[in-house]
Amino acid sequence: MPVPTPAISSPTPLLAPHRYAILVAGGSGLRMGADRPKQFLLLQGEPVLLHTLRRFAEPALGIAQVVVVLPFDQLDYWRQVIAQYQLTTPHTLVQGGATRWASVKAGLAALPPDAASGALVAVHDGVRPLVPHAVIEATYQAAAAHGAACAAVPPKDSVRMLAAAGSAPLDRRRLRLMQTPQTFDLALLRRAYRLPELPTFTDDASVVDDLHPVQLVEGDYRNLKITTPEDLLLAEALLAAAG
Ligand SMILES: Nc1ccn([C@@H]2O[C@H](COP(=O)(O)OP(=O)(O)OP(=O)(O)O)[C@@H](O)[C@H]2O)c(=O)n1
Ligand SMILES: C[C@](O)(CO)[C@H](O)COP(=O)(O)O
Repeated sequence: MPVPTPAISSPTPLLAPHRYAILVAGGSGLRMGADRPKQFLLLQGEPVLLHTLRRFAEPALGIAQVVVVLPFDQLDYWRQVIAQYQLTTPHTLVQGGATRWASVKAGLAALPPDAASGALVAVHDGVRPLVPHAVIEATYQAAAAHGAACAAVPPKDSVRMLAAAGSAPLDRRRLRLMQTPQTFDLALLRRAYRLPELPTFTDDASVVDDLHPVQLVEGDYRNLKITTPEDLLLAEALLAAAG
C-alpha cells in the first residue's frame, strides 16, 4: 500500500511517461549480519539505497516515476535519511512484504493503473548501487523490443550441480548469473504478479518465464548485489576507483 510522503511522492510530469522503476529495498539483510538493513549501510558516507536511487534519477533515462519499497519499520528512518542528505529526487515510498516477490507486487500496485500501453517497468535491487547507466538503458531498450529483458553476466568460476552421490560439472558456457535491472512491459509484469507466488521465484524473470520469453542483456560485474560484508568492501573499492 503506498505510504503518504508529501514532499516526494508525486511523479515528475516532465519526464517520458512510459518508463517506470521499482527499487526493492524491503529486506532485512540477514546475511550481512549488520546492526541495520544493508540498504542503509554507508558507502562513501552515504546509504547504499541513496546511491541506487541516484542512478535511476539520471534524467537521460527519462523515468517518469521511481517507486522505492522499504520494510514498514524503516519508513520513518528513510524519511530521516531524506532530510539528513537533503534528497530531492522524487520517488514514491511503498511498504514492502515478507518476500522479494511480495515487495515487487507492492511496488507494482503503486504505479498508475492506467499507464499507457507499451509502458515499461524496471525492477532493481536497492542493494545494487553500482549499476551502470548503460545497463539500465540497455534493459529498457531490449524490453521495448522483446517485452522482457534482464541483465546477466557469465559465471567466472567452474560450476557443479549437487547430486545424490557427489556432484557433477555444468557447462558454464551455457549459464548466466542474473542481475537486475529486470525490465518488462508493465502489463506483462502485472499479469505475471497476479499468479500465486512459488518458492522458485528468486527474481522477476522466474515470475515471468511461464508467460513470456525473457531476453538476456549484457550486465556488468561491477553491478554487484551487496549481500555479505566483503561485498561492501568491494563496492567501496569500485566507487573509489571510479573517482
Ligand atoms: N521481503 C523482501 C526481501 C528482499 N527485498 C529486496 O530484494 C533485494 C534482494 O534481496 P536480498 O539481497 O536477499 O536482501 P535481504 O532479503 O535484505 O537479504 P537476506 O536474504 O540476507 O536477509 C534487496 O534489495 C532486498 O531489500 C525486498 O524488497 N523485500
Ligand atoms: C534478483 C536477484 O538479485 C538476481 O540475481 C537475486 O535473485 C536476489 O536473490 P536474493 O536471495 O533475494 O538476494
